[in-house]
Amino acid sequence: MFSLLLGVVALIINCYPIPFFANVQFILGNTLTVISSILFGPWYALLTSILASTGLVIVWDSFHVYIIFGLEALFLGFCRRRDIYALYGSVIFWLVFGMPAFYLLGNLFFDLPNNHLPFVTLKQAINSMIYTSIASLLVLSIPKLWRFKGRIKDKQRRSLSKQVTYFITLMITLSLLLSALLFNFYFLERQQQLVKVNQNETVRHIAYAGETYLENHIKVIENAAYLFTITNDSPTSSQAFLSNLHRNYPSFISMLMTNEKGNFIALSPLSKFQNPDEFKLNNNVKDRDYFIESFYNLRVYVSSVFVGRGFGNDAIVAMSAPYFDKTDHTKALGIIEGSLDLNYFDKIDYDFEGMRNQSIVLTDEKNNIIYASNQLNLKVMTPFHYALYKGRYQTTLDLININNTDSSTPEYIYAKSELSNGWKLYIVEPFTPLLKIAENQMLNSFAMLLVALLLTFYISNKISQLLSIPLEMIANQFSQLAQSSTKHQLLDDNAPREVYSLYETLLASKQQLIDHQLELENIVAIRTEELETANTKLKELVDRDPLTALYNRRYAEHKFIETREFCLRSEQAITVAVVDLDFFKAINDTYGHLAGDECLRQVASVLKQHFKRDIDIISRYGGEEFMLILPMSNALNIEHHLNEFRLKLNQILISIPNGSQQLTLTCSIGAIIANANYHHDLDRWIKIADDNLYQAKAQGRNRTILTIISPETES
Ligand SMILES: Nc1nc2c(ncn2[C@@H]2O[C@H](COP(=O)(O)OP(=O)(O)OP(=O)(O)O)[C@@H](O)[C@H]2O)c(=O)[nH]1
Repeated sequence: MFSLLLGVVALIINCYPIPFFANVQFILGNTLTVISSILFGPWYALLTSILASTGLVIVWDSFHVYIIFGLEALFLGFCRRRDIYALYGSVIFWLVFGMPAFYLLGNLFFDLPNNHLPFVTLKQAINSMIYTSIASLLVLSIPKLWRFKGRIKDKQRRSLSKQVTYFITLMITLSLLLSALLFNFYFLERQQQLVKVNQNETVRHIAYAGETYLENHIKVIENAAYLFTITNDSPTSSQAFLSNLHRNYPSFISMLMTNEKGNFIALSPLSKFQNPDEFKLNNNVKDRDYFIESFYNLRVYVSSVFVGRGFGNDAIVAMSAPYFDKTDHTKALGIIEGSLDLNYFDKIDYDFEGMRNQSIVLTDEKNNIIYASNQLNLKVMTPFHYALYKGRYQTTLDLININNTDSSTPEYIYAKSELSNGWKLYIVEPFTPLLKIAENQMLNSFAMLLVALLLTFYISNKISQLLSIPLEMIANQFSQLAQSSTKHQLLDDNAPREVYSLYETLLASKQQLIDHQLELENIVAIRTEELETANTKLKELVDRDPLTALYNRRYAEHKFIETREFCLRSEQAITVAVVDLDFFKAINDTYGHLAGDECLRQVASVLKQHFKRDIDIISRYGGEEFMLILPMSNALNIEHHLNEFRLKLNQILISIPNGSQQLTLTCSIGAIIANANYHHDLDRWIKIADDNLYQAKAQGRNRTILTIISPETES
């Protein structure tokens, strides 16, 4: 939808191309086609381009624009999809496809001189650079455009270096192109002004020279008639007078004098006549305009231009004046006539023709050509046909076509002046050389521009690297959090101050970060250690009985599995014994619970002293009951060992807390010794030990009853 809108605006803009010089125009509507290709890719760009080209078709009336600009839009759109910047895409397009295609189409369809076509083609490429640069700059500088919904996203994030290079290249391209165009425009304006001034001066000078030439010669005839009037002695002196006069004024092709009847009395040059006397007798001019006008109307007469008879095919004018009786200046006696050679203009023409490439056309009051420079190939005394040029070429000069009045290409620049006698003088010079100057001028400046652009690209790339390389190095270095090596090796002196200060700041932050990290690691290590200690303590607390600090029943049961596994491997025997204090209730009742507790602690202490192997598991089984798990026991002496404990306990005197009495304790022990493979379930072992304990109690207490389970018994 947006590309459609862009297309409509482009159509309107393209209806008004910017005139530059001659048939060179610049179009800006295609800027929107490029924007469409950058934002939405090839197909939308094609849509915009079709609309934009329609604007051009309206103005230029040539349908080829659909092909050229359509292809351009597609190409730029596909470049966009491959992350190629529009300006680079445009340069590639015009070099590879655009210019050859434009030239080909131009050759086939354009109404242009062939030698002008390369220039128009190049102009089109330059035009494209301009609108592509404008479009790219617009997209870059109007955030609303590059945030446009649905626009094509870059496939890869572009590097800073590429972005900066492109931005600078764009700006320089645009400013160079515009300044080159402006420079050329003003240069051409000046050039046209010079041509105009020069032509106007020339036409004025030649018109003045022509008028003077005519007036001088009229004066010559007038003066000669007067002189002859006052000096006329005899009819025979007239020939000498005329020959003398003609010698002094050779611009007259021929001169003659007549009497009152129109008969010749003198002729010049006599060399032209084989028999002058006979000619004089046989010829008469009384019917000629110049005789009638001068003799009868008594005035100086200048004829229209005509081609002289008998004196070649040159255009001439006849100038005549009457001469009078010496004593009566109202009585005409005859006329003096001179036929003025108009080839005089040829001499003037010759003087400046080589220098200025200018030609002259002189017409009489009836628009017949009196004189035309040779290179124009125009016939003297034929009507001067020409058409004022009203075609499309943009120029401040006045243009005419002489050879092909219907051509859309102008032929000549001209200036015109009218002489006082109604003659018209035209100065014409071909238009093509001026066009050539314009072309050369533009070609030269664009060649320079191309060099400047390449340099710009190179320099902007270097400039952007000045920023991007150190930044990239910094990024690389800081990507690893390890302690940095030496900062001075990383950035050289060319790195910009801002980047260097950023680097130093980052370096300081990184150091702080590392210090902080070390500090944290230390704290964590300490905390972990404390936690581990606390954990161990907690575990101890969980596994132990708080009163006696012996293992508790849960721990003993759990440890039994592990112990049994171990003994299984070496086929060792395990003793499980339950130790129960005798008449403990009575102690509690008699001496109090604190005394009972003290007794329990003392029992635990004796147990630990007596069963002192690391592998022995001594636990408080409940109340005043203790359970012993004694791995790797020997069936031969375990009963003795248990009894030893029983006797040792009995020998201990336990002091009552806060009391002066001391008491002794006895205990009963029920036990079982069996090979580890006897049973995996501890309860089975305890059951037998408990049964034995029960019997020991029943048999009077303070004794040990042991069951030895041998492999035979088991089976
Ligand atoms: N002070 C103290 N007494 C306890 C503790 N645990 C259990 N007892 C007491 O131990 C006594 C055990 O009594 P009985 O089971 O009757 O056994 P006995 O009095 O020792 O008699 P026999 O075992 O038959 O010799 C009970 O009165 C319990 O209250 C303890 O942690 N501290």
